[in-house]
Amino acid sequence: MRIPSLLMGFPRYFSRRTYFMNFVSRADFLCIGSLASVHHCRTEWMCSSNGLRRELCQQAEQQIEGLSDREQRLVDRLYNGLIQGHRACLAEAITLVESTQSRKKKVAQVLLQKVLSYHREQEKLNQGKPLAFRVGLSGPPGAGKSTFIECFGKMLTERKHKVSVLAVDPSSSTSGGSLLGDKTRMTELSRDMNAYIRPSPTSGTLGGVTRTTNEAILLCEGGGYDVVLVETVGVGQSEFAVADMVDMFILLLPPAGGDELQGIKRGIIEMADLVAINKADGDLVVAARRIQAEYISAMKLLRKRSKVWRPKVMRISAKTGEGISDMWDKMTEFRDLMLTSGELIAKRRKQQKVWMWNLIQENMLEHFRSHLAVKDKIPLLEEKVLSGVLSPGLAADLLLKAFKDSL
Ligand SMILES: Nc1nc2c(ncn2[C@@H]2O[C@H](COP(=O)(O)OP(=O)(O)OP(=O)(O)O)[C@@H](O)[C@H]2O)c(=O)[nH]1
Repeated sequence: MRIPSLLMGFPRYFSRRTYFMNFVSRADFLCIGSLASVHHCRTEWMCSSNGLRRELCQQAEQQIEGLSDREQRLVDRLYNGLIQGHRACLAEAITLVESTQSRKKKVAQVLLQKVLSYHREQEKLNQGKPLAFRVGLSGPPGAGKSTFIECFGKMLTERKHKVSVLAVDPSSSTSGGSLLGDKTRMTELSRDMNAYIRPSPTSGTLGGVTRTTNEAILLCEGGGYDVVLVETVGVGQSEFAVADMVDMFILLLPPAGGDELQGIKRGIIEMADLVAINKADGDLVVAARRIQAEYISAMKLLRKRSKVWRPKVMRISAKTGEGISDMWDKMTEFRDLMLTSGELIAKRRKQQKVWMWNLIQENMLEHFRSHLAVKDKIPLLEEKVLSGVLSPGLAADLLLKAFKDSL
């Protein structure tokens, strides 16, 4: 990669610049908030790959140079604390990426870049293998997710793993949040020094929450957590969002069928790499066996998603701990097979692309809504659509035209 001569002339910034350029040249994906913004999408980027890289370097540079000394000190403190495994720094870093304040968002992106770069170095030392196993966990309310995480997490920390648990719950902005609930539900794990539990952000859209969860995953990995569990607390689309950000997606079901599982969307079963029928203890063992058999037959009919893995259906009891160790064995088998076949890396790459487009979509929409050319027209046109005076298509065309004409 060619180093822009402009950047070579400033020794004061050289180490930071070199670091950034190294990072940019090796990055498969750059996660810079402002890069996703339309303002920065210049057409000449597409003309040549060298030009594009140079431009990206400069953009990345601008990000770091734009920070005040105080902000830079904050980034350094959080970064150093994070990679040394300080939980307080990890918590503060996640709060920073969750911030909606534009200044803090910028600081968060610089921190994230540093963590990403560290990450890549560590992965290189690890022969290109991912540092952490990202696991998604979903299931209807009452399936026993928190009881499972408590039991599973404790088993892993006893085996010297470091576990972090992140929750995705866009509904928590309206329902008051899962914060208290999670804290009281996983009492022992939350006291474990090798575990870190982060409740869902208490506000935000699904897009916003998944963005910060994706970033929180990277921060947890930078903090040395080798198993990152992402739990969906909300129902609906959040399960799909989680399946899109993890290596392995697990569906936890109670030993019940039909009506009781109506909250579970059909499509989500197709996303599962492993279905765990929980509560297979006491009087519920028979029901658990029956449900397991039903799912085994149903899942045989599903489209094959991997060349090396067929989804498994297991019986476990989060209460007694039975089957949890076997389940971990299956999970590591999955990870190893996916890794050696190259499917895991391909999946992660695909997820990065999805993530990039989600960010663009989100930023573009925000930009559109707040743009002077359309901002005032939106309520008026919405009202006309609601009252049936205008068709949604025509209203959308009018707004898009006003937006395009202003560019
Ligand atoms: N018998 C039995 N009960 C269990 C098991 N796991 C969880 N439970 C019970 O099921 C109930 C729900 O468990 P939670 O862990 O709170 O379930 P959850 O999926 O986190 O539920 P939400 O908080 O509603 O999302 C509790 O009363 C648990 O004690 C199990 O393995 N066996």
